[in-house]
Amino acid sequence: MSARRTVVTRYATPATGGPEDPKANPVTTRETLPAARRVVIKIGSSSLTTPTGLNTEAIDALVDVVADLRSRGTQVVLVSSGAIAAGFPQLGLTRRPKDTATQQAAASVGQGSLMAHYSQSFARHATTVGQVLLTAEELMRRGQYINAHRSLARLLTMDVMPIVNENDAVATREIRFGDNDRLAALTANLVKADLLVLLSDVDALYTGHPSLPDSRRIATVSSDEDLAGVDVRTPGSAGVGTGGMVTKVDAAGIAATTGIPTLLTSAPNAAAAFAGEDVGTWFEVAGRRRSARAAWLGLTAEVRGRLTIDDGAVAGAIDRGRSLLAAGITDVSGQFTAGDVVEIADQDGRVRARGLVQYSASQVPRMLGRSTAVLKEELGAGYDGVVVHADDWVRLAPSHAAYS
Ligand SMILES: Nc1ncnc2c1ncn2[C@@H]1O[C@H](COP(=O)(O)OP(=O)(O)O)[C@@H](O)[C@H]1O
Ligand SMILES: N[C@@H](CCC(=O)OP(=O)(O)O)C(=O)O
Repeated sequence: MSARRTVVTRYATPATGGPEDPKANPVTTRETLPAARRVVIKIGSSSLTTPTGLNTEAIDALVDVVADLRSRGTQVVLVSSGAIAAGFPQLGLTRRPKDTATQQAAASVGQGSLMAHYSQSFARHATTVGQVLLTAEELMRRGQYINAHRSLARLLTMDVMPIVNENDAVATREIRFGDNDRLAALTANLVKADLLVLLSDVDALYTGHPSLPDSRRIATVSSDEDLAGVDVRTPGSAGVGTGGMVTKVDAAGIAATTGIPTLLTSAPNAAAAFAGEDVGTWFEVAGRRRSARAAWLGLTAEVRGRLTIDDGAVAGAIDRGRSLLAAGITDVSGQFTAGDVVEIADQDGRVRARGLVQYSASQVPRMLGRSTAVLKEELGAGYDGVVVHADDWVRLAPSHAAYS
């Protein structure tokens, strides 16, 4: 496993939800976890497979826990890894192959076996399963994001059990999520879940690798300080998982910024976790629940360009939540059309916000530094609008160092 980390951006826009808000998340502590109305559960390859293929006993045990939750009225979306590892034995492989094409082949073989077993296992509970394979691209473009949302929402209203994975058979290195922990966090936001549960082969986050004698379980993570000095970089499960602990901590960070708490524990602990027992690691939310659109803009959207703004625009627009006018823009780069997402940077190059731009990359350069009145006079009525409307941008705070 590489020591790569996902950059987690925090953003600050008017949030929805709060203690007095009916849309507020009922899950605020480990004890309130049984109140979750909608949960995204992610399970890793190491918990679902053995060197000889699928671990059908483990899958059945997970399915029983999910079925129990569903029978109590909790909606569940399962994000299941395991396609690539499940394909190994059938292709004569013992470790995750390095090249993309062989991984794609393994996933193509393994995803079918995985779903076949889920289908059979959920049938014991008279439950129909639906497969949803996503690529990063799908969640980056607004239209496709809404499509994915619509599909999952429909499955849930039809009482089908959605099982999500990355579309590994076609995803290339450039357009991959790369790890299902992040996919699970983004899915939790996509379906507005109350809770994200990450099930791994380890029962909690530890202060160091769990095999080390002085490593201690971390019961709760309330802020970045709780992660200072925590070593998450030592690789995990022999060649099957991809993320390790780094991506789990990052995923919990993403969920936290969208107002969704995360519980990290092992698959055998799942039932105890859903009963609100003191197992695993509980990651508290970093703020109030955000609108899904704001979270999409801040975390998922594909950025097509950059607008650099002067200090007056930082103070007048970004700091005060106002629309961005051409007069405050000093530079523009990238290839974008009206409606694309651009980042908004200050004179020091710090990205301060992300928003939907109202003009294309060929139009904005002609507008730079000009007042609305001058734009209207020189370029015509179509050029007197705001460049990024106040409703269409989210503020970003500096990336947080979630771990050492
Ligand atoms: N600080 C830590 N606390 C717990 N586990 C850690 C830590 N650092 C590294 N790990 C490793 O991360 C592994 C979990 O990651 P991974 O094998 O990718 O799981 P999954 O397949 O569930 O995604 C653990 O089994 C453990 O070996
Ligand atoms: N999508 C891939 C799994 C990627 C992944 O993140 O694996 P893991 O670290 O085991 O959760 C698969 O199904 O094999």
